[in-house]
Amino acid sequence: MVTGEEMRQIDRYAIEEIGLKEELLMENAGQAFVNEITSLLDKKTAKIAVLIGAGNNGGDGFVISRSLLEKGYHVDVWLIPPLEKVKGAARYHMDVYLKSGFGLISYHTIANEGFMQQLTNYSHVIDALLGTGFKGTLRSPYKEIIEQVNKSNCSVFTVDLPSGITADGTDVETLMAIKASHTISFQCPKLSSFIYPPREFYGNLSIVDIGIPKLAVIKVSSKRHLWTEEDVTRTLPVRRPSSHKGSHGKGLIIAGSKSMTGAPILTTRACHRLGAGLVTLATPCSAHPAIASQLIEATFHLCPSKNGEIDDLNISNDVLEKRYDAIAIGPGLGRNNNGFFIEALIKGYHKPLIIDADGLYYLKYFLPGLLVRKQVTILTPHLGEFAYLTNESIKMIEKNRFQLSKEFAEKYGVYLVLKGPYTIVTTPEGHQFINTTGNSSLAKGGTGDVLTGMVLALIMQQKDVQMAISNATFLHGRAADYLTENGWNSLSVVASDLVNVLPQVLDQLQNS
Ligand SMILES: NC(=O)C1=CN([C@@H]2O[C@H](COP(=O)(O)OP(=O)(O)OC[C@H]3O[C@@H](n4cnc5c(N)ncnc54)[C@H](OP(=O)(O)O)[C@@H]3O)[C@@H](O)[C@H]2O)[C@@H](O)CC1
Ligand SMILES: Nc1ncnc2c1ncn2[C@@H]1O[C@H](COP(=O)(O)OP(=O)(O)O)[C@@H](O)[C@H]1O
Ligand SMILES: [K+]
Repeated sequence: MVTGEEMRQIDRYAIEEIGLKEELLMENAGQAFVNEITSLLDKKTAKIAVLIGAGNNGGDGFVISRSLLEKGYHVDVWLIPPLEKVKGAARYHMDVYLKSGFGLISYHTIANEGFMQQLTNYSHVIDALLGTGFKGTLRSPYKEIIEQVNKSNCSVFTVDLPSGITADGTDVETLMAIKASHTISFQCPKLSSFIYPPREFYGNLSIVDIGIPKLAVIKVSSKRHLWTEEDVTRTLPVRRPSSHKGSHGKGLIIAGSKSMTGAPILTTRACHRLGAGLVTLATPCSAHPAIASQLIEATFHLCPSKNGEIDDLNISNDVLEKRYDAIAIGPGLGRNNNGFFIEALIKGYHKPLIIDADGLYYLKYFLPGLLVRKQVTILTPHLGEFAYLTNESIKMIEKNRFQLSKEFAEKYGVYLVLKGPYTIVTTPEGHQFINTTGNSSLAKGGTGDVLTGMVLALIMQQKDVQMAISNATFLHGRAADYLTENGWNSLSVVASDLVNVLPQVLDQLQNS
């Protein structure tokens, strides 16, 4: 997953160091694009306008136009800049296109009025206006053209990325871009396809291979990766026939309060459902009766209660360490007490620690403790919690999710799970793994509590912490996808549904 600059470096390496010709990569890009879209076009009825800009994105547009015309599609090619502005590999492909006997309409000579009139004749637009070279805000005439296309009824296929969107997803506030129904991106997904609101302009996204050697991508290692289904099936823990409950982890969940009894239930159930051997819930004694009636499999550690919340854990770090392999703290904890026990855990519990929800609220006061902590720490904030932890605005975080979460994880030496659509898991070394499962049915109270239980379950069952977290995040989103694909309306999915369908989701994965 790359920024615009990283993509340029990859292209440059492939061209200058490996010796692939730019014209060849452009030919591959155009042909790969055509292969991807022809099944979506009816040759008899589709009337296609290819809009071509001055750069290499426009060059791809010439290859696409030539290929579609050779195959017998109805295509009009609109060259937006004056002919002489087209240079380099794009020029080469423009010449090949023209010498193949095909013509073009010069927007430059017809101007916007003519373009507007003709746009109504087309069923499809192929947007080869601007690609990774776009910067700043849209200039004339691209701005007017894009406005017209967005107002039209045409389906838009975009080349590499929607014109008007930067590859890095910056300039979110001034966003004005072509609204695509499909985007076909070349070789590597661009960062902005995983950031909202730019993602909304992409429509359906496909990534196609254009023949850039893997070495070029490795050389420009971006430290950002998608965590795919293949990764999950390759790395999910397998239960040995000889195993016993102790082999699958003894976990402690510190959660719940008198006014939030659901959160600890969801976390504990999710932890059990994902294979944890033994799960104990530490909860205030005032909330215990309501919670215990809903949890048959768990054991309990009752804590003194103040204001309906845990006042003290009433157990030493030594004992915690002997009894439990990992701890998750936070769901439904409340914010009325002082949270000092979180500081004690950060400093004195020398095993993996997950901090979520209200635990993160308290953590803000104890952040320096993370700088000295040597053991695995996992934080699972949503955007609002991360904004609170970093003193940034939510807008700022949204715009710079990748950069800010990387800085934070590296600074404090933690695994940071920045939740939301396309949850990012960042390791203390700054490697980022992006989750693509899940949908807006998850935007509902309690779903984060489920994730925390799932993360706890998997970090106790597999050694590699990033894999465990990414797998939990993938399965959590997949549970939501399973529900909406199997008859649940996305409005009515609730957090406990996710826990209930985990067996089917796991089954589907293990038998795929
Ligand atoms: N390199 C390779 O090997 C391969 C690259 N490939 C393809 O190349 C694409 C990248 O091509 P690229 O770098 O030429 O840039 P591109 O996006 O076409 O735009 C440049 C033009 O946009 C203009 N422009 C900029 N900002 C603007 C604004 N705000 N408003 C208006 N105009 C603006 C800018 O004008 P200027 O600022 O220079 O005056 C210039 O004319 C990439 O996305 C992929 O599709 C594939 O073929 C595979 C092989
Ligand atoms: N629109 C969305 N698309 C995909 N996943 C989402 C979306 N909205 C929320 N989620 C996921 O749902 C979960 C919500 O967590 P959180 O906000 O902590 O909920 P809560 O604290 O109420 O349990 C996270 O895992 C997040 O990634
Ligand atoms: K484009």
